[in-house]
Amino acid sequence: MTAETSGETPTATRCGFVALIGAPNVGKSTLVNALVGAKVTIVSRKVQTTRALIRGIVIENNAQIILVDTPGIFLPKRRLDRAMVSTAWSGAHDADLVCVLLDAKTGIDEEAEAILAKAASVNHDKILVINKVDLVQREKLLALAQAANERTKFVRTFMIAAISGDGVDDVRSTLAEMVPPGPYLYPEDQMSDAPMRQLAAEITREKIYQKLHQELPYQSTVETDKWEERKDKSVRIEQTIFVERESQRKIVLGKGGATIKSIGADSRKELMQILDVPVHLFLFVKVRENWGDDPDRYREMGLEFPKE
Ligand SMILES: Nc1nc2c(ncn2[C@@H]2O[C@H](COP(=O)(O)OP(=O)(O)OP(=O)(O)O)[C@@H](O)[C@H]2O)c(=O)[nH]1
Repeated sequence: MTAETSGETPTATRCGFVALIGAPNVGKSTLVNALVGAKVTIVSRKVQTTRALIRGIVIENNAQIILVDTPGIFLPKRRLDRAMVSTAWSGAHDADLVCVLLDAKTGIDEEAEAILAKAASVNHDKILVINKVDLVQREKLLALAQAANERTKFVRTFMIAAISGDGVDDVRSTLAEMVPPGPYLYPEDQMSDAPMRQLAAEITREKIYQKLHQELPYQSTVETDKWEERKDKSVRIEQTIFVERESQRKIVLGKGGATIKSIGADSRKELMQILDVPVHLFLFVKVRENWGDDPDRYREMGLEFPKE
C-alpha cells in the first residue's frame, strides 16, 4: 500500500550515498560509529577490487544516509596503487555527496593536500569535517578550516570530536537534508548487515576474478541473498553469481563443479577469518541476460548505479 492509497499524508523520503574521504587514521570508523549510533561492523580494507564499501546506514528525519568508504590510498607509490587510486576516486564521483575528513592535529600534510586537490575535481556537493578538535586550540581550527576551503569549495564545514560525539548530530542532520529525494535503497531489516552482505559479495567476486580473470573478464556479479546468524554463532550465507551467458555459467562451475567448489572454499576461508565465526557458504550460479541494464543490480552492488 502506498502513502497515496492509505489516505495518510505522503511522507517524502530522501536517500543517498555519502562518500567518506580521508587519510588513514583520520577517524572515519569512529565517525561512522558515532553517526550510526551503534557499533557497526568494521569492514575489511583487504578487499580492494570494489569501488566503494558500505560502512554504515543511518536513518534521520525520513532520510536514509548510506555511508560508503573508498579504498584509502592517496599517495600512491607503486604502480598497482596508482591504478587503484582512480578506482577509489570513482567512488566519490558516483556518490551523491562527498565528506572530506581532516585530522585537526595533523592539519594539511602531504596526504591531506593530495586529498583536497583531488576533491576539488569532484562535481558534487562537498562537506568538510575537521575531526579530533579536542586535540587542538580553537584558533588553529579556524585557520585550518580556512586553508582547506581555499583549496576546495566546501558547502559546509564542521568541527567535531567523533570520539565523544561532539558535533556529530549536526553532521547527521545536515547529511539528511542534503541527500536527494528518493525511496530508501535498503530495507530497514537489512540495514545492520548490509555492510557485511556487500563485503561478502565482494570477497566472492574477488575469488572468481583471481581464478577466472582470463576467461571471465567483467561479466559476473555476486549478490548476497541471505545472511543468517545462527544460535551456535555460525553464519549461513547464500550468494548468487550472475553471469550473462550459459557458456560463462559452465566456466564458473568447472568440470564436475570443481571451479565453483574451489571459489567457495577460498571465499569461505576469508570470510571466516574476517568474521571469526564458522561460515556456511552456499553459492549458486545463474544466467541473467542484460543484467547491466537492470537498476536493481546496480543497487545491490552499492555505488555502481546509473544516475539517469
Ligand atoms: N582525540 C581524538 N581521537 C580520535 C577522534 N576520533 C578518532 N580518534 C582516534 O583516532 C584513531 C583512528 O580512528 P579510526 O576511526 O580508526 O580512523 P580511520 O580513519 O577509520 O582509520 P583507517 O581505518 O585506518 O582509515 C583512533 O585511535 C581513534 O580513537 C577524536 O575526535 N578525538
